[in-house]
Amino acid sequence: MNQEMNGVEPERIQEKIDYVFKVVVIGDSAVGKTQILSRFAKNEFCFDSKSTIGVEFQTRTVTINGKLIKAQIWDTAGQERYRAVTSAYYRGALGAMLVYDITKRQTFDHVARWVEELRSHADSSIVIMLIGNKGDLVEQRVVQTEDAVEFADDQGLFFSETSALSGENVNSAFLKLLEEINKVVSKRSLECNKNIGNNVGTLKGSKIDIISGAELEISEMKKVVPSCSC
Ligand SMILES: Nc1nc2c(ncn2[C@@H]2O[C@H](COP(=O)(O)OP(=O)(O)OP(=O)(O)O)[C@@H](O)[C@H]2O)c(=O)[nH]1
Repeated sequence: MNQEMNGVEPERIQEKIDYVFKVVVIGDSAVGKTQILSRFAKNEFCFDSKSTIGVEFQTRTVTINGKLIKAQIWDTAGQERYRAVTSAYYRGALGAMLVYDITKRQTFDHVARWVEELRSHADSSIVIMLIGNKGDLVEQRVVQTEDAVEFADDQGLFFSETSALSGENVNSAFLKLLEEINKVVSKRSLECNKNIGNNVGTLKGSKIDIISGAELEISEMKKVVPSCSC
């Protein structure tokens, strides 16, 4: 159950949601993308999880800086042949969790390629969190934290090490990502408000819901400013 709903009744939540943020989870196959998402969305871990086929998403609603935010988190297979992608998957994404496995060097070596894919398909302001998962497998670690920190600094990514199995840092990593997205969106909203106020008198002062681009959510929003590219 969503712990951060702060006592809002479930049936009232939808109409109270301020923003829907689309987040994508990417990274090589078997690094733990699906399990990280399940841990965050449902606080669950499944020991016999199968490789993802196609695209799935889960949601969780949290409060960030007084705003009720629905995180809509998309998961797809890391394996090339199962990937249903790429432009559609990234369209409207405001954040990305880029996951590697601290016990598999190759999954870290491929991170640069995933960053490139993000840079070429996603919005340029997308917030990226690099995640070293399976932190519980201490004895099998082959990717050192310092190497990942250096890479993240170089590329302007946020970074965290998690364990979907124990749950360590999973919440905090997602919340940090959502907080950073909220900063970007709030800034953009202010700029748009200013421009809209200047250009369209009737919209001046009205509340703006910046939508993630996920078509599923559009009917649920009261007011939509389709793509705020100002
Ligand atoms: N020890 C440990 N195992 C994990 C952790 N996270 C995931 N796993 C295991 O790693 C395997 C792959 O996990 P998934 O979540 O299915 O990986 P994925 O990245 O979604 O894989 P694809 O769908 O193929 O892209 C499963 O056997 C999980 O049980 C973790 O934090 N610790």
